[in-house]
Amino acid sequence: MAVRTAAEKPRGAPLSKPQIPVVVLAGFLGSGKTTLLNQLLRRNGGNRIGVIVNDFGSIEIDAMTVAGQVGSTVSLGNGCMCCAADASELDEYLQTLTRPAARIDVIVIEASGLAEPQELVKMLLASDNPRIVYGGLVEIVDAAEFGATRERHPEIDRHLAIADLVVLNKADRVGEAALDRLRGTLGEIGGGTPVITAQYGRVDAEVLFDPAARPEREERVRQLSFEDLYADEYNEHDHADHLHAAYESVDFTAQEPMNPRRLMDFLDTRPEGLYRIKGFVDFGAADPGNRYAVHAVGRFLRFYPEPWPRGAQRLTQLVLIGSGVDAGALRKELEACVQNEPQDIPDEHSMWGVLRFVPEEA
Ligand SMILES: Nc1nc2c(ncn2[C@@H]2O[C@H](COP(=O)(O)OP(=O)(O)OP(=O)(O)O)[C@@H](O)[C@H]2O)c(=O)[nH]1
Repeated sequence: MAVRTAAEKPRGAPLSKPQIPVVVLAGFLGSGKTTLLNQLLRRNGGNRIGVIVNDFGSIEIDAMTVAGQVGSTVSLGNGCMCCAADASELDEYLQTLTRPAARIDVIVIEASGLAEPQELVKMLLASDNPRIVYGGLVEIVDAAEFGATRERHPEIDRHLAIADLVVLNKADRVGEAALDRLRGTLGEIGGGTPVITAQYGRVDAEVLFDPAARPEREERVRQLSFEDLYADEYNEHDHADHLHAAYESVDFTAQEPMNPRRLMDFLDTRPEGLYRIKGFVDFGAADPGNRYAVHAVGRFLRFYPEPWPRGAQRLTQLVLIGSGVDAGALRKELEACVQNEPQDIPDEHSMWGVLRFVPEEA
């Protein structure tokens, strides 16, 4: 059995703003939301995950070794917290989970099977909690039941159309040909929303959020954890290559500044299947004082300007994560955004496109 070390953890460029992504898990009754959530809690990439359950009782608290309970929140043995909420209490729970003392890295909301996910998303986007950032709407679909569910609940098309990522779960219950057809149908309904195929909700946590950014204390000299054991057992017996085939991660670094207009053209027409973008952008002379942290999930895009740290190398570093994306083509498109001709020198309006995506408080 191989023991993984912190050094082997997947790389990422964590945003410097201490904002906590809030991911919404939605899907019809029995599609596998709780299974996926339990899976994320077990293979959490070192993150402390705060969980908000939209309908009390749906989470298998028994299965997760409850360690202690404080008020309406529950501390779980593996460093997760969980609380039950109805929609009106959402802000209050977000407040609780985003207190610095809770040290939560990611919040996952499991929407009840019948919830209208767009209402939750609207509430999140409208929240004035400065510590959170929208982390995407993940719609889970039962591969075996999709046809029947769609007949009974045509509104599923609406849910799929606004999802940022679709997880086609229960892939073990249908054949390859049926899976292909389903992917096609889901792609059409979602207008190019990335679709990841899964069994028992096994989705690599890195697709949904960054690996934990606190290596010092907890990762450097740590004992083999339950998560490591579980991951190794899973790798040996379940052929984790299924997981890794489900998405592609592309790293991009540029030494020269990016042209703001061309980068915005790229982002405005970002290819189907691209689910997340994170990292830092150097716009050179267009804003010499700041680098721009970028965070995109699905159609949601934000830039956060911040002064260059003293001594930092002026680089653009991006990580793009998607399903069915062409890594080579993405890299080429990004390379074409690099400012390398004298006529590229940005004019005074060139940053307008970028500034549309800077939140007011940034
Ligand atoms: N065969 C198979 N069964 C699965 C898979 N994923 C989940 N299940 C089973 O499907 C059932 C429903 O899964 P849940 O995770 O409870 O689904 P849910 O969406 O949370 O359900 P509600 O809370 O009722 O909305 C459970 O018995 C799971 O074990 C899968 O990929 N394949």
